Amino acid sequence: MHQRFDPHPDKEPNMLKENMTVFRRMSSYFLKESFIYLTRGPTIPDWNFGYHTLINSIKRLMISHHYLELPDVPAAQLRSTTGPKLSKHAHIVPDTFVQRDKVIEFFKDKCTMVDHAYDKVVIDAEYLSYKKSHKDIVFFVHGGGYCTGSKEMYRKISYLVAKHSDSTVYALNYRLSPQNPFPCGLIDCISGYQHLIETHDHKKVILMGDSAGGGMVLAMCIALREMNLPIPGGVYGISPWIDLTHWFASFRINQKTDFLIGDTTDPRLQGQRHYYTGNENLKLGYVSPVWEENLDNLPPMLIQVGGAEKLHDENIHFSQRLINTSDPPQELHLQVYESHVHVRKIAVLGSRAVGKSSVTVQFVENHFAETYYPTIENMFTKIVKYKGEEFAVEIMDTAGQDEFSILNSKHAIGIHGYILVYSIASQQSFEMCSILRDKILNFTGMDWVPCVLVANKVDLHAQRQVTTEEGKKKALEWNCAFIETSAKHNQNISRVFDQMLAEIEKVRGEPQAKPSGCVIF
Ligand SMILES: Nc1nc2c(ncn2[C@@H]2O[C@H](COP(=O)(O)OP(=O)(O)OP(=O)(O)O)[C@@H](O)[C@H]2O)c(=O)[nH]1
Repeated sequence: MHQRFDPHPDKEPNMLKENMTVFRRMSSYFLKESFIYLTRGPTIPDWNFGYHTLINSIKRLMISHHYLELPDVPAAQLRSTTGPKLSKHAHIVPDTFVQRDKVIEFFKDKCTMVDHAYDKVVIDAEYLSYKKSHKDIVFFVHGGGYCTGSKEMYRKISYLVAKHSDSTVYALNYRLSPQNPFPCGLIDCISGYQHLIETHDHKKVILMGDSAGGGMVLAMCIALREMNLPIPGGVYGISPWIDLTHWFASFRINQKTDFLIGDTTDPRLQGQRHYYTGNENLKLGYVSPVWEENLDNLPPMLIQVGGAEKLHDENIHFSQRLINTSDPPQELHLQVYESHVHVRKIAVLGSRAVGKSSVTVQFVENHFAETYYPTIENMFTKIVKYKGEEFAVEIMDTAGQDEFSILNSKHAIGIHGYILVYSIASQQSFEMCSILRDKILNFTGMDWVPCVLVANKVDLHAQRQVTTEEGKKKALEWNCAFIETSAKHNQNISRVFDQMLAEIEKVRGEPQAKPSGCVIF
């Protein structure tokens, strides 16, 4: 006998009572946020009253749930067992399936398996269509940070997807964490897909998901490819959560504008990703697709993300990597709904003691220190206005490199631009810049990256070993900007960062050579 998967293992929640609690809370948050809007204005200038109060009220609600103790989490999962009322034209056909052994076997060698991953459970699934059923199927995977949500809760969305895409939506209740951590949910989704393609042409199936559901469908594609199973006809990710390490800058910088929680500096807010899995799995492609090394042979994709979202950068980076793989998707559409603050992440690299920290500190904090303290690694943030647009610039000041140091992946992944610094008083530090640039190109697989070559310590005239012409010539060869600076005398320091933004914006302005069919908006 197989065990049936019950989304409410302990007790069926009283939905009316739960909904009333949420309604009461939301009303009080709404009033508070209306007051804030009227007295202090919106969080960012282009948000209107409705958007400001909605986003911030949701954020308050999510924070209140996040501070719950672990045993209270299931009760707060907001699972609706009945689902919203649908139009009389909507048809729901229930279905069930049992997990497949092959999927469990596959994950056994790939990650740390929790006991529940071996459970053979019966999963509830359903087909939802508008008026009549179709051959085209959208396999919809709901979001909710892998620990909340259900197909019932998302029925209204499934219904709209079915209606507007003229297809049938297939949805299932995959197991949720913390009771059933990774890879339980992924095993359920892949088994659900296998179950689906027993009766449907896999090329007619589109995987679709929002947030964690978006991350799940991309993780599914990677696993399906590894398992040599038929790949779906396409993938549609709405703000997919594809980096559970929270590495990318927008995760911190867009804290103010996004209701998603999980601030890396606050251990109490780390919960969601750790409900799903432990640190040892966070960088697996099946958990964080953005860290997957092999992105070849994935299906055509549409990815949508907002400019003020925490998940913005990981999706930009993922898309950039996708188009640079040896076998990119036939089509890739990245749609960014720009908002206000733009994030640019910059790495400052160069030999030891050339003045990387001094240039950065002079720019961010407006002072200069004569004493030399070798840097391990430092992060600085500053809001910079460039051509009328505001940019949150995140600057990574790195430890001095030599030709034997290995380029850290952190200095190449998710970086928008590089400042390569040498000292005019050191020929060796000038040569080091070429070595570093080669390493960056190698690591990123690009033949050009936004770069500014900085000749620092120009106040040390008497000790000059590298001429201005040599620096200019190198920059011309690399098609990048070149500036001579003195961090000591604050000479040309802000120009370095202006030039860096200009180089980064070049990428936005000029279309790069891309495989046919790839479009970046
Ligand atoms: N004369 C002069 N000295 C500078 C200038 N910039 C930095 N220095 C000095 O050079 C030394 C090294 O500066 P840092 O900024 O720590 O150099 P760094 O490249 O960050 O060093 P690491 O982190 O060890 O790689 C310090 O003693 C600074 O005071 C400059 O423009 N002119």
